[in-house]
Amino acid sequence: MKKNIHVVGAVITDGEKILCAQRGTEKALPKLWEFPGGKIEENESPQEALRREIKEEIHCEIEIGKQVEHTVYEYDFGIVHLTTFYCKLLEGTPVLTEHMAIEWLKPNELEQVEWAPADIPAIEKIARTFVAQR
Ligand SMILES: Nc1nc2c([nH]c(=O)n2[C@H]2C[C@H](O)[C@@H](COP(=O)(O)OP(=O)(O)OP(=O)(O)O)O2)c(=O)[nH]1
Repeated sequence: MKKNIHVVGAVITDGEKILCAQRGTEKALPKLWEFPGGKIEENESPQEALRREIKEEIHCEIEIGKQVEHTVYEYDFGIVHLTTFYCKLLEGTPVLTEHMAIEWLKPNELEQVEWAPADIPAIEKIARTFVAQR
């Protein structure tokens, strides 16, 4: 049976822009785009996991807001349960550690990069939400 992998992702916004990250070539899902974040460890809440991962990965402190989306996607290596949250930066400037690129994209640019499949529902929702706010 495939393993269940519980993952959190931060949709960090600054005005109209959204922080997006490209996975490295050595990893599963090479070069695909995702939201910074990672696996929830035992005894951690999703928010605690997200705060820890963001500190480790991009060296920033965040404020975590509303949930964007929850998606379950079956990859060949396991079943990813991805929960994304809108976040704001409280402290720090994002730096590259694990990713091959990080970029602030506008809502209409989100669909121009190739996302990890589990992220597609969140991307569609974010794009719709930003258009509706205009
Ligand atoms: N952080 C993050 N992971 C995502 C997203 N979408 C998605 O399918 N994933 C997958 C990729 C990974 O299999 C898993 C996240 O775990 P991770 O970031 O700790 O795993 P990883 O593959 O980079 O590293 P490893 O520790 O397994 O070697 O969830 C997303 O938007 N953000």
